[in-house]
Amino acid sequence: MNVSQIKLSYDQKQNHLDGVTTTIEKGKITTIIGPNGCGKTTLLSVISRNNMPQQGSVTLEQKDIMTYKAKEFAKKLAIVYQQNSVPQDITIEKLVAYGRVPHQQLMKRNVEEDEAAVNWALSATNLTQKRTCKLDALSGGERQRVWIAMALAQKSSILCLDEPTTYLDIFYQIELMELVKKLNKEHALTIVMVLHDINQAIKYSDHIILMKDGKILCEGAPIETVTAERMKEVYGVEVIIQTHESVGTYMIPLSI
Ligand SMILES: Nc1ncnc2c1ncn2[C@@H]1O[C@H](COP(=O)(O)OP(=O)(O)OP(=O)(O)O)[C@@H](O)[C@H]1O
Repeated sequence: MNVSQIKLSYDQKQNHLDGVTTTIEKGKITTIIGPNGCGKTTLLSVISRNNMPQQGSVTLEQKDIMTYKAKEFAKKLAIVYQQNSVPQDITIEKLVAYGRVPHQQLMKRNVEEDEAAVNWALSATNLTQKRTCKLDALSGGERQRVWIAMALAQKSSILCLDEPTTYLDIFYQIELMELVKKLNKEHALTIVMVLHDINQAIKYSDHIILMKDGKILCEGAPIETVTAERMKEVYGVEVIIQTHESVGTYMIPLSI
């Protein structure tokens, strides 16, 4: 996916995305990081066609994403938002089955294919045992997996996640990041996500995009992108970055 010279302004005064150009590599985990309000979610919304930029383009498989029909695009890319609202009394399997809508035509439905996709999505997210439960009977971590399962049932090759670990305790955060890694490694999904936790970004990403004020400040492999100087410049925080042979590279925030 090629993102080229994107400019987007919500108010016609300030560019909330200001000339953003990058390439999202197929089969890799790309994470967008940066301070509050720098444009991370806006960039994700442009990539996922939920916001139309005033300038620039995004191409996928050599085609401008705006030229895809809605259902066609949904088969290529699925997005999980930070907050989702649905009636609580719907069963998990019914909810996940909504992910199949892009594959269904008015008079023609492949029931077996739909069932297989839902079963796969439930199993990949470890929700098979919970399929007949209602959403309100699930924990926060399980609910987040339901949204991912719904996106997986879409059977798209790109999965976008907006701050997937927000509101989760540390156990469910790790569980979710491990799920993301598994989906990437075992099912060859291209992942594009927004994270606030820099250590999670370092640990789980192939590629990090560091944003500031609507621009990409730098991007690359985690250890090349997350440096003490840049964390000071972007977040205004003094940090130490260390590498331990069994833990890998990690960051310790010290002071502001
Ligand atoms: N729908 C909107 N209408 C007007 N302004 C918006 C809208 N959405 C976002 N903005 C503004 O655009 C800027 C970028 O917002 P965005 O949500 O992309 O940032 P972010 O980096 O994801 O922030 P956060 O880390 O706080 O989620 C912010 O200044 C925000 O107030």
